Amino acid sequence: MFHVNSEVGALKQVVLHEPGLDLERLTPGNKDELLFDDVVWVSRAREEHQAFQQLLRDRGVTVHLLRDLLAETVKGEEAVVFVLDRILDDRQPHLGAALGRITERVLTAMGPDELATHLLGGLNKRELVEALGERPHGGRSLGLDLLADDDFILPPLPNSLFTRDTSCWVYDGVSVNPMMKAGRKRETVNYETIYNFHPMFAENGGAHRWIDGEAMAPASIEGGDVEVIGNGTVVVGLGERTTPAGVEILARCLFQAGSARRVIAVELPKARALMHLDTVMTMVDRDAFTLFAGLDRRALRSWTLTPGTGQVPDVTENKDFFAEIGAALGLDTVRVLQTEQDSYRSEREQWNDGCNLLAVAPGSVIAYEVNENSNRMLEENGIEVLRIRGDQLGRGRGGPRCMSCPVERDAA
Ligand SMILES: NC(=O)NCCC[C@H](N)C(=O)O
Repeated sequence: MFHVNSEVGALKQVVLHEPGLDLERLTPGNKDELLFDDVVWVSRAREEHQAFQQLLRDRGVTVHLLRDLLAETVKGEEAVVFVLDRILDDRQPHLGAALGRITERVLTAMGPDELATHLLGGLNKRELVEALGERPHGGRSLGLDLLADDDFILPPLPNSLFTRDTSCWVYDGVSVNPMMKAGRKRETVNYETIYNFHPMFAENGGAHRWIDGEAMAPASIEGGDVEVIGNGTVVVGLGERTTPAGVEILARCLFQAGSARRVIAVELPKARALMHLDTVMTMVDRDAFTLFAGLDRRALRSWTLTPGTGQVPDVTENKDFFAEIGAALGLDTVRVLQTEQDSYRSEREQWNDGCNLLAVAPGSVIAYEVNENSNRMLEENGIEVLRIRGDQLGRGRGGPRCMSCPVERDAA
């Protein structure tokens, strides 16, 4: 049932995360570590997100919310044991075995909704102590004694907003991604739990698991770097977040199953503003891609991986990245849409996710309204642009593509 056969074919089902407790705990003091550029006006962010959800529903897309999926998943005891086992690792420096066991007792006693909220939004000492109440909790813990009331036992996961990155569907399987940055690693466990135990996925026996979460670390791969362009081809960005090992593992699994024939890896500058491939390039039509004007399309280094013999894919360096994409798609030419604008404007619009577009159908994309120039350029090239507000949502440096994990999409 679940499959993603392209970047631009009709979008049928998607996983999104509506801002919640996770974003309410973002402060000037923790925002850098948590990969945000500013704190967020959460109620407005929620409104912006609800408008995004509604636009998708109006276009016939079924929207699944991450918190609901997680709450439904942790109704099952096995799922609770699985997730707590992984997040309450006694070796975590601030935790230790004693606090780990106390936290386990508190979280196990919660109902599924409350547990899902804290798995996403984190848990601080005050909440733990309140939940313990008068109940005996099996002695003192060094970890607990050393924490201040507002210190986190489980830090919040505000980047859960960017559902694209932590798991991504590639043809007939899903990659549950080991993440590069410490502030996002626990997100992976939430997805492993959902994909292992939620009835909607667990009963979907046919889907492959290309990459199986943290077990693959320290190799890392993030969904913002993975674009399923169709015709048995996947394009992967190699930049700040995705490593050569991550690309090779994904390619090997796809080739072994016969689900893809070719993976094109493209080198990206290692910079925060360009952290994923989809911050500089997204597919907007069967033959068209946007590309950040600050990148020279001819200078992009890329390699094509094809099935080799044994475990190791064959790797060939390409002369021209977009020519290789065109050949893979069976097209004579590929349209590379770059905004003609001065460098100030192009950098400002890229920073605000002007290249980060979510296609709902070929030639029809969702974009942040703030990127006036980029959006106008797309329309001049025949692309329908469905504008959403993202003043608050964009503060974590992610746009409509980053905020969506398609689980069902047709071929283009
Ligand atoms: N695909 C994307 O580019 N996702 C945006 C991720 C932003 C998030 N604050 C991060 O740094 O990981």
